[in-house]
Amino acid sequence: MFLHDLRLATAHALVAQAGGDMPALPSEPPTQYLQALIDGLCELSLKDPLTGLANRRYLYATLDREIDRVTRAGDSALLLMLDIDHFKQINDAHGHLAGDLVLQSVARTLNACVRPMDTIARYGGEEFAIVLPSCQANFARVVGERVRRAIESTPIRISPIEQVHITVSIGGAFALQWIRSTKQLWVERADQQLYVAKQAGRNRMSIEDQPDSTVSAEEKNMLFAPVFTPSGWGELPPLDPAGSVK
Ligand SMILES: Nc1nc2c(ncn2[C@@H]2O[C@H](COP(=O)(O)OP(=O)(O)OP(=O)(O)O)[C@@H](O)[C@H]2O)c(=O)[nH]1
Repeated sequence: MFLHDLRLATAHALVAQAGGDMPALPSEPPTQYLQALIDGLCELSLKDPLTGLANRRYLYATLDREIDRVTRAGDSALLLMLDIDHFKQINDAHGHLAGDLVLQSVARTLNACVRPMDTIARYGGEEFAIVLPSCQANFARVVGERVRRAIESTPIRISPIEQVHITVSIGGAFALQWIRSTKQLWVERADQQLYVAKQAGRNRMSIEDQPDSTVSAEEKNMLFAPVFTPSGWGELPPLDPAGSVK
């Protein structure tokens, strides 16, 4: 099989058009070229094209990874959901292109507000999500407020002679520690808080109190400690098919 037998033209054009670093199609050897093409396509499939932020697919992968970590290590992880207030009015008053400029400006502002380890995604439409690993409860309000203020105080130029000011409402929820939940439930809890912020008048945040872990300190220790069996400290005995310990 030769490289020119593969139908690569569309993939090549997509990655090149998105500004990907694509070498010219070589005759041989193809490995480096194919790797660049695969990397470019992976990046495209995880990015929101308008804002350059992570897309919903990437967000879901990040939430799964965080749930895994928080379940195993009991660390703290916060999800913030943000929605631009009265965004429809901007589209209606200034046009869809101005709306797009606003979305791009929000993306830039969010990028300046959080740590490199945090993930910012466009969840859809005018809704954004930020995943903050290792975010303690007392830091949640600080970072939420920082984001809210940064958006409020950043004027957005939508034409050479016009600029607009916007605000966002923010909802936040922590991942459940030591308990395996789902990304859908986590997003739903943050979305409920976002709804609370909208109902309370917008341009504000509402963050769920970190749920109390139902696992006691003693039980947490047991998750990592060796197990005591009748023959001493060691592995758990195997289960019999009926499910009882032999
Ligand atoms: N310009 C632009 N507009 C979008 C895009 N995606 C969604 N929208 C618009 O976002 C608007 C969302 O409006 P609503 O859901 O009514 O919410 P809102 O006006 O922000 O009101 P609240 O959220 O209640 O404060 C709609 O007008 C959509 O057309 C996009 O990619 N670009």
